[in-house]
Amino acid sequence: MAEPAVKANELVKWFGEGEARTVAVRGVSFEARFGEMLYIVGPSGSGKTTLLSMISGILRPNEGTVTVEDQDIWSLASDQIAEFRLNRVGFVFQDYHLFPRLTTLENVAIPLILKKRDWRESLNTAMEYLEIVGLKDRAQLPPVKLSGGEQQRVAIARAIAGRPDLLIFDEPTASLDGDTGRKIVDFVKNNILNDQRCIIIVTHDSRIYEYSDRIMRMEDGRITGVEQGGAREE
Ligand SMILES: Nc1ncnc2c1ncn2[C@@H]1O[C@H](COP(=O)(O)OP(=O)(O)OP(=O)(O)O)[C@@H](O)[C@H]1O
Repeated sequence: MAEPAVKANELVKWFGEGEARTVAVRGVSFEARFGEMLYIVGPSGSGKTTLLSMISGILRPNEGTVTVEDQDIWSLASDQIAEFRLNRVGFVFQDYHLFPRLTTLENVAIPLILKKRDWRESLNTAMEYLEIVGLKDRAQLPPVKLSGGEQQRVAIARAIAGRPDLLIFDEPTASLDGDTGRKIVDFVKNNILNDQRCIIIVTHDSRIYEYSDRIMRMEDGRITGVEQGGAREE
């Protein structure tokens, strides 16, 4: 049995106060292991994005702890949390989070440049990842010139270019056609996932369920079940 990469313990998150309070996550505990693709599924508003944000160092929980490889991340100082996000986590969000004033290539190179790698080497590596997601010919364009699906592929290239050990994807294939979505997840599964990495994917896209190792279901801020995914044995 692989070691856990992420341990969430009794996480609670609410937004607003008094009558306006919404409790998004109501005491969630789970483990995600190295070497697995864990999917989190559930209806809209069930707390999936809020949970991802807490385990990836973006959103501080009101209660509970998140341990990533024996490090209680929310006990760290804020600059250490920022460092954790930069060095250990790759993100792909529903709305891409690309920088509009940078080229597509520079967007993919950002995590490498922030890690103080050489500028030219970063751009070369970024180009390799753009090629992998089929967008080498868009390298010099700003993201606004790309379709939604293409922007999502840029976000995926950026997340994997830094080769982080924890990859967090929030609806990564929502605006991709079936073939492109499967191709990208297939690539991530076969080339990025390894025994030192853990990939957590929130998705409604049943076309990519076959790549999951486990599927965790959420409803109304709680986990309602965990089942084996559709991943085929090697
Ligand atoms: N910043 C916020 N301020 C107020 N309420 C919020 C905020 N973020 C989330 N919520 C509320 O928390 C609940 C859970 O939202 P969350 O986005 O985590 O769900 P989700 O399962 O990811 O939904 P979706 O599948 O639509 O992305 C919802 O009721 C949502 O309205």
